[in-house]
Amino acid sequence: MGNDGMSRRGLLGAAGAAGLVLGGAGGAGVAAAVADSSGGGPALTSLGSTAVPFHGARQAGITTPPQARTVLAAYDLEPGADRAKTAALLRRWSDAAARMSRGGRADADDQVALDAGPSSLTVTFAFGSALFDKLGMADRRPAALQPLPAFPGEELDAARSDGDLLVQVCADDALVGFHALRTLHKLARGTARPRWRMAGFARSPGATAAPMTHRNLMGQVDGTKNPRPGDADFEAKLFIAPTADPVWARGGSYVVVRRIRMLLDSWDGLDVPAQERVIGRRKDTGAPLTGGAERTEPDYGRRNGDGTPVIAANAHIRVTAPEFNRGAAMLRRGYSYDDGFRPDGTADAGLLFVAWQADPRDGFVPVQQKLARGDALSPFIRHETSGLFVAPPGCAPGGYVGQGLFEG
Ligand SMILES: C=CC1=C(C)c2cc3[nH]c(cc4nc(cc5[nH]c(cc1n2)c(C)c5CCC(=O)O)C(CCC(=O)O)=C4C)c(C)c3C=C
Ligand SMILES: [Fe+2]
Repeated sequence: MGNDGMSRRGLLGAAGAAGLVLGGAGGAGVAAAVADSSGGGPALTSLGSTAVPFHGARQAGITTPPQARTVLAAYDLEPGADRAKTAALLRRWSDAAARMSRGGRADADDQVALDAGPSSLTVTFAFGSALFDKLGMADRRPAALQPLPAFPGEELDAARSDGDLLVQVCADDALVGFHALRTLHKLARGTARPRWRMAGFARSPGATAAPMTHRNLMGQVDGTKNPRPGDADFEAKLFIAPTADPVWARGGSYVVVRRIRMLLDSWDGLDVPAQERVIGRRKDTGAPLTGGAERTEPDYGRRNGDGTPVIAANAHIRVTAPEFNRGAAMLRRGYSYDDGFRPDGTADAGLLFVAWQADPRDGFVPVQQKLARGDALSPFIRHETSGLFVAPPGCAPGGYVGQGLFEG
């Protein structure tokens, strides 16, 4: 293992010169930008030098404002991996993630990200249901971590679904993200082997005149009605309750990962008004079809002159809104993906849907059941992969993610 003191570009040595503290989304999302005063070259931009702390009560990468890139990877335990080996892997992974998140080096030889700062790197770890069986810990599996039910219309690829361990790497720089996952990958050898990997992207910081809500590959403003840190029940919607069982999972969160291909040629065949009726929002501003701006509340009761609802009965926002789903809510933190062309020449592109919630039985599951039954968007998308994982709470320096499960 390398020496954390050998930080990239002397970045950590300059931590005392920290200037800017960016407003994060929740405890783990507070990021600090540090200036390079090593004299070894021009200072990093604030983009490169921004660091998101790995340690904390919550894991980073959940409420952290989305970075420009993600790499999601699932691993399965090797046949001989027992509890001790798995716990040791999580300690190695946590140590490496903490170092890299600070801009330090987690390995001696890999210089892929040598010139870059931490670039808001976050690494988030989560466990799949099968891990508990393989380790003889079925009695410690949370009741909510059941395989997701089959949904009408999905065409799932089992090889790219599920997994014992999920690693979510996010960063504002693709090289930093690659290096982080490559480092974790090497540390897994002998204990876990890769099952699947998916890469995604969002808008790069600075690409728009002002920060704005993400736009997906269908061109829609996507993410408007996510739970927000200021909401009274923000924590309760996202994080496992402090009274829930098992104790080790308290303060953690469940994440649903679905690779959803967009049928872009069919979508492009609709004119813009028709596309807007599918969602229930304007394509240019993201405002609801009942008027106002992006953040204006939709008026679901408003009707056209002919008596039909302005926001159609099967419009995506009406079908998914918490007010029509017994309050079911989730934090959607997805990324676009572009994997080239399919054999028939159509785009292999869409949404890496990543949704965090306190309990999938009150979040993703009922909403997806309803969507699959009659959503106007469903004819234009295909769910191709699926996974449900539980992310343990965060850890303090010296500890590791999942310690409560293995040592509690
Ligand atoms: C099961 C949950 C959901 C899936 C799957 C899903 C897929 C999906 N969504 C879009 C585009 C948009 N979704 C929007 C809102 C929205 N979507 C969900 C849930 C799922 N979406 C929720 C809970 C909401 C918020 C509802 C509300 O309270 O109004 C929007 C509107 C803008 C926004 O609020 O984000 C868009 C656009 C795509 C393209 C997609 C699959 C590829
Ligand atoms: Fe949606």
